[in-house]
Amino acid sequence: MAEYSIRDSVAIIQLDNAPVNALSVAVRTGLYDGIERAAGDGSVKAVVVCGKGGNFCAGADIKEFDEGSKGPWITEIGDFMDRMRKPVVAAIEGVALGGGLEVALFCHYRIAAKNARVGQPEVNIGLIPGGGGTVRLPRAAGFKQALEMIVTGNPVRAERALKMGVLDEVVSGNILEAGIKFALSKAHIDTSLACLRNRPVRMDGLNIDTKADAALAHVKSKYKGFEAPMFCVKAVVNAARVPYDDAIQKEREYFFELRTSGQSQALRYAFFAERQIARWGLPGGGDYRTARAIPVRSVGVVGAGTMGAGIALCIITSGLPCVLLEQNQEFLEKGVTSLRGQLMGTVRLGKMTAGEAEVCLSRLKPSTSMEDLKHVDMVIEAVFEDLKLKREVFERLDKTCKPETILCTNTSTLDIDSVATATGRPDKVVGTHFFAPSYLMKLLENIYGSRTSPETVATVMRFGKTIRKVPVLVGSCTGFVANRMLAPYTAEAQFCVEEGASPAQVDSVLMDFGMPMGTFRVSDLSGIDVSFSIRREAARKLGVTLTVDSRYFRGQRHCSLIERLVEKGRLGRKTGKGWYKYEGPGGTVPLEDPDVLEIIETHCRALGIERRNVGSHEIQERMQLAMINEGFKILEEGICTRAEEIDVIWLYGFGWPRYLGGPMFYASKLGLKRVFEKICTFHKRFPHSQHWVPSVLLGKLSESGLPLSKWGEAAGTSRL
Ligand SMILES: CCCCCCCCCCCCC[C@H](O)CC(=O)SCCNC(=O)CCNC(=O)[C@H](O)C(C)(C)COP(=O)(O)OP(=O)(O)OC[C@H]1O[C@@H](n2cnc3c(N)ncnc32)[C@H](O)[C@@H]1OP(=O)(O)O
Ligand SMILES: NC(=O)c1ccc[n+]([C@@H]2O[C@H](COP(=O)([O-])OP(=O)(O)OC[C@H]3O[C@@H](n4cnc5c(N)ncnc54)[C@H](O)[C@@H]3O)[C@@H](O)[C@H]2O)c1
Repeated sequence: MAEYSIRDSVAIIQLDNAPVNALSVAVRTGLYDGIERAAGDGSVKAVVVCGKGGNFCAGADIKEFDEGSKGPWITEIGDFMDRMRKPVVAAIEGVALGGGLEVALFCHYRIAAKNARVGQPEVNIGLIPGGGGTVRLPRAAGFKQALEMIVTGNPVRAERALKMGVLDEVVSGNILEAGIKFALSKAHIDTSLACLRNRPVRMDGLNIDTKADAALAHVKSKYKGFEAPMFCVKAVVNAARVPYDDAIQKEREYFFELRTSGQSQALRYAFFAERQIARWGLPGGGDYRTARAIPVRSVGVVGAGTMGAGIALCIITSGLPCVLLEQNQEFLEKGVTSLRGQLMGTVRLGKMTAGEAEVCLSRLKPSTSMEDLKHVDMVIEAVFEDLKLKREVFERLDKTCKPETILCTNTSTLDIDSVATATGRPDKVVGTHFFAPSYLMKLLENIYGSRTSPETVATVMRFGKTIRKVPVLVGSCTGFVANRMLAPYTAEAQFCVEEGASPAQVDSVLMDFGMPMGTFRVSDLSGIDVSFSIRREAARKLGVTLTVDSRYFRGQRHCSLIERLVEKGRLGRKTGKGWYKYEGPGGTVPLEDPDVLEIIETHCRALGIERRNVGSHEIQERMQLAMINEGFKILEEGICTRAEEIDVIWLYGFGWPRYLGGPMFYASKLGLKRVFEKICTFHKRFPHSQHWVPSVLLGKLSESGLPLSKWGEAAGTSRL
């Protein structure tokens, strides 16, 4: 709704829809009624539109997009304001985003508090501004700057918006008082002079024809696969070419076309999924509503290798002090050099100044003495993936650190309890699984053990946000969620290669789908020997040796091409050859290698595998459905609380195309019944792959016709 009041002959319309005053039907109706009332009230000289609770308005209520909506459209309210002879002033604090900024652009004047941010982020949810933003922002900020704001969706701060011409004044102190004062000072000025409708689009010397083509080409390559950025360009270009009302009409057509598109639905789903993941719960009770995080003022990292150095860098660049511990001086120096190198990389990219980098480094305390961890609030262990070693480290940490310290492990495979039981504080032990490269990858998979306390979980969830990661809580199981789902995905890629596809064909199928990299390129990048060691270690634990002369391992289909490549010294990029070959020292461009194809064919002949033409559609289906089936098993086992957690893991851990929502959302769009039937078909065709055993939950959903959002009903469980 919108509250109406009058002070000093100024009508005040306060948008009121906590927490961000989204433009629900009630808010739009309240705004329209308020404007009408002020226009008709002879005692009112001017109008101030403001927001309640610290924000102006975050735009349309995104939840209403799926419902359809009644109530006035923003441009209807705007058209009324355009005809008003009393000045309307937007008094902005907090955010004015999307439809919120559009409301402000319909006002005759805009003033803002120093803390304010304004922007048109619609593109992030697969839309264009639909309330006049593509038509009015270029009239205020000029074509170039408006286009940038609309295409990137990035908000700008008040001071910059003032320079751009979006704002008329930036004020300190009470925004409403300033708004009233400003409005009264404009009460005698002809409002038509301040009306953006009456101004042309500011081109600042640019030629619209050449600029339009260049902008389209740039956006097409930069936002590969995304539809909305192209529509943003088309709408802004159109606004520069045609009269105001025609441009508004075209904008609305584009907006409605995009609103029902698959991409916008997926991006809106992703928007809410990212917020849902904060609502965690533990099977034994305790959740985000009741658990209190303990303050983390300092952190220790044990192990300064590939992961530890990057984790320490995340910590010091977030403003927290960090003790980085190694087993000896040599490894410590190596780790610090790596950390420095990564930090200087960010300076070279212009993301930080050299001075800021030095400040970050001053927060780092390299050490070889565990005593230095005595007083830290949290420790993240990142030593070798060896249970015996990790237990020793945890036993020592337990003895050295203060009793409140939370002990985290960055293990990628070990059960959290197996580490926690080495300590006398299993309630304070938790998994914090970073992804490589740990400084850059946004996902933080937090894993609770059977005795991890709600406070410990609350602490690592908050810590994840502090270090600018996306923390998702999951239960403990082999591979946790990310790697557990990755296993059948990569297994199917290798089976497809055995059956006749080439690594390059598989990779191009994945990249055409929208993944940032194909699985074989990733394998070459991270090192084939890494997967080799993990497999050998897993086999060793089972007391068996992996062989290359069988298609099966313990009754399960198994592909030993990795072993064949390692035998030939093809370890990936670092040796200049792996699944691909790379030319020159440090070569990064993957080239198809006839030698690899020969290795594959020899391997298949030896095992009696008949090769055939494996189509792109089959590759995509097998890789994705195998992984999706695993996702449903994860849900039915209660490892995750909701499908959104799995989707966010794939968005931030593996770069799943955001415009497809995530694998679980994607499955729901394909149709759960269809997905289940396909998986059953693959199960019949490939009986020796455990990952094709259909998920019971998926079967129930398929049978009941319930949507993915109701999976808890089908499973008969709900933790939150
Ligand atoms: C027949 C057709 C029907 C069409 C519907 C009718 C619409 C009519 C409107 C007229 C046309 C408008 C056209 C306009 O151009 C389109 C838009 O405005 S689209 C929306 C654009 N705005 C955004 O994308 C803003 C998104 N929000 C944010 O960026 C951030 O939330 C924030 C505002 C910067 C705040 O960030 P934080 O402080 O970190 O807080 P959270 O992000 O956790 O948010 C808190 C809480 O608020 C919910 N929320 C935020 N924004 C919206 C929103 N626009 N609509 C609904 N809900 C919103 C968010 O989900 C959180 O709640 P939770 O999910 O945790 O319950
Ligand atoms: N590399 C990855 O892609 C990746 C991704 C996610 C998780 N992980 C996990 O992160 C952990 C570390 O992996 P990594 O790749 O960084 O390994 P790494 O071999 O690069 O680094 C491990 C470091 O730990 C140090 N170390 C060993 N014992 C120590 C001790 N007692 N005290 C202090 N330091 C000690 C070693 O000297 C080495 O520098 C493992 O558990 C691994 O499974 C790795």
